[in-house]
Amino acid sequence: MLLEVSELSIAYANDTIVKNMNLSLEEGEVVAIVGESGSGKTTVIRAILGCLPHGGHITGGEMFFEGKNLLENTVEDWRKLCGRKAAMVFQDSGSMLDPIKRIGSQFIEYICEHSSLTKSEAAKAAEEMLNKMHLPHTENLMKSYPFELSGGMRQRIGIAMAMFFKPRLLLADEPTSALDVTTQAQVVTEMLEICRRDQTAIILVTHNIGVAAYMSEKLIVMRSGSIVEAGKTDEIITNPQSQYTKELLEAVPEIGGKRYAF
Ligand SMILES: Nc1ncnc2c1ncn2[C@@H]1O[C@H](COP(=O)(O)OP(=O)(O)OP(=O)(O)O)[C@@H](O)[C@H]1O
Repeated sequence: MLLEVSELSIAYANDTIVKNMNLSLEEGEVVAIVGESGSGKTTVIRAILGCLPHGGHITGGEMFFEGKNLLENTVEDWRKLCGRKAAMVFQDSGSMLDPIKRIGSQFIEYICEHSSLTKSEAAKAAEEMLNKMHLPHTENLMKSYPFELSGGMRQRIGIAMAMFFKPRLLLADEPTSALDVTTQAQVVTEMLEICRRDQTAIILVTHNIGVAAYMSEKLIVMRSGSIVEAGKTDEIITNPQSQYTKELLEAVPEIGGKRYAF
C-alpha cells in the first residue's frame, strides 16, 4: 500500500473541519475526492503533505506513506517527501511561475536544485518533459516568459515541473478548473498519460464529479468534512447510494442521453 489514511480528523483552532476520513491508495492508482466548496477536500490533501495552513492541526487518526507514519515526520522528513516523492498541482500552478524569468531558466534551476544534473543535462530533460505534456515548439517555449503563454500552456508547464521527478504520489487540487472546457480535457488526458507511464498515484480533488468519473478508479464523496459515499468509481456513478451523490451526478450536463465528463 502506498498511502493509508485512517480515521483522520482535522481542526482549524477548535473547529473540527474533517471528521474520520479514510483513504487508501496503491501504486499508480487514481482516487478522486469530490464535494461542494468547503467540504474539506483541500484540507485533507494539505494534511497528507504536511502543509496545513496556520492554525490547522490533526486531532485524530493515522497516515502512513510507504509504510512510514507521517505523523512522526520531522521537518527534514517532510522536506524529503515533498517535491520528489509527493508533488502537488494546484488550480493555478501556472501562476506560480516567476513572471520575470524565462520558462527554461526556471525549469532548469528547479531541476538543478533537486538533483545533481548539470545545466545542459537539465535543459535537455526539461525540454523532453515539456514535449511529454504535448507542448508545441518547446525550444521557443524554453525562451519565453510566462506572460507570453496562454493559461493552459502555463498550467501544463506547472504540471510538467511537478511530474519531473516521477513522484510516487501526485496531489492534484482542481488542476484544470481554471481552464476552458476543451483545454481541461486535453490537460487531464496528458496528466493521466504521464502518471500511468510513471506509475504515479493521484489524489484528485475536484467539485466536478464528471472529471472525477473520467479520471479515477476510486471515488470519495465528501460533504461538511465527512465521507458521504466511497468505493469504486464505476459502481458509484452507475448506482449512487446517497441523495447527495445523486444530486452531484444530476448536475453533470447531459447531451443526447449521455452524460459528459467535461
Ligand atoms: N486557514 C484556515 N483557517 C480556518 N478555516 C479554514 C482555513 N482553510 C479552510 N478553512 C475552512 O475549512 C473548511 C474546508 O475548507 P477546504 O478548503 O478544505 O474545502 P474544499 O472542499 O477544498 O473547498 P473548495 O472546493 O472551495 O476549495 C471550510 O469551511 C473553510 O472555511
